Amino acid sequence: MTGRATAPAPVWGWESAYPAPAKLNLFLHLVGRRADGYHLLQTVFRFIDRADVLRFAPRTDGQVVLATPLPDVPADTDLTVRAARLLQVESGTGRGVTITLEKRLPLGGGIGGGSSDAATVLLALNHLWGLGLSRQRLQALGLTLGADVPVFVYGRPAFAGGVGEELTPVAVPDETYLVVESPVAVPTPLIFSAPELVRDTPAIDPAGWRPGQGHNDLEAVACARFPQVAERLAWLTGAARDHGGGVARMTGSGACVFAGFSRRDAAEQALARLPAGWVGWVAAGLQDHPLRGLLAD
Ligand SMILES: C[C@@](CO)(OP(=O)(O)O)[C@H](O)COP(=O)(O)OP(=O)(O)OC[C@H]1O[C@@H](n2ccc(N)nc2=O)[C@H](O)[C@@H]1O
Ligand SMILES: Nc1ncnc2c1ncn2[C@@H]1O[C@H](COP(=O)(O)OP(=O)(O)O)[C@@H](O)[C@H]1O
Repeated sequence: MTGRATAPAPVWGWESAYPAPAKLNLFLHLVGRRADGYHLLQTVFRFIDRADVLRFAPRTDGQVVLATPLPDVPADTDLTVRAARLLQVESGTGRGVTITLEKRLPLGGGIGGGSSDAATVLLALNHLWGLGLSRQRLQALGLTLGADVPVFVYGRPAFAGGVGEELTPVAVPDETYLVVESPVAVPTPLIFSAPELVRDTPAIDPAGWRPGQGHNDLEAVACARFPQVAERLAWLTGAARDHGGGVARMTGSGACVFAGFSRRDAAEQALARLPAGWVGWVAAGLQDHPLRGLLAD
């Protein structure tokens, strides 16, 4: 027989390490506002291969315990704990779990770390507790935790409308990204509530979107309020231009900025020029969420 051997599908058990990958918003337009104040947006989400890592151990006492609480986030409000408790209520299961979270993604970075952690808990515990909830049901549950959670359950690069929950598949290139963190956590509600925010960008046809198209309406506000973000965006704009990369943009409501490169070595050369004391890294764009295979549909 000829052809490439396919890698065996991973077996996900209690002993496995479950990734929660970061997302980038390749563009983000605000196209209106709902009656409850939430913003209607259009964005393209894609996952990258930089991730938090979660581990799970079964408990027979029905408790949900986070063994590794984050500084400044009370365990009861951590999105991992909230996701596990939501699944308990939804399914009526008496099972419990101890969660261990290895945090690698910056908080308030616009790369969806908390939302991705929550989605990984929904996907992993649905599987480990044998609950049999559908992807669609898990997406709906995820939306009650945050606007960014459904796309991580959906598990594919997506063009999103609504508040980020109306998802359609989209083709994205195999690219490598140089991501630069900022030494600030940008509070999402602060940016969305800014009076100067542009909220009336004309909607585009999802089928007509092409990689590189669009901008981030939240960028100007975040850069004005957080000069560290503006400084990093300006640096990345120059570094990407010098090394053959694409346009530098902010992701989500900040504080991370990113630029895409068709060649990984070019992204690494740009990273090598990062000013001393700054934090940046190179990550590959993913076509699928690594846990997508946990559900059949
Ligand atoms: C901007 C985006 C883009 O992907 O990402 P992040 O920068 O947070 O990663 C998201 O829309 C963020 O989603 P998420 O972080 O889940 O936000 P949520 O917890 O649901 O909302 C936080 C607050 O932001 C405001 N908000 C959020 C989403 C939205 N479409 N309109 C809003 O006005 C609301 O004031 C809300 O109370
Ligand atoms: N497991 C978690 N990881 C990160 N943040 C969390 C988590 N649980 C709750 N949070 C809260 O959610 C906020 C937003 O976190 P995060 O999703 O990382 O940023 P962003 O929405 O900018 O991508 C944090 O500042 C923190 O207060």
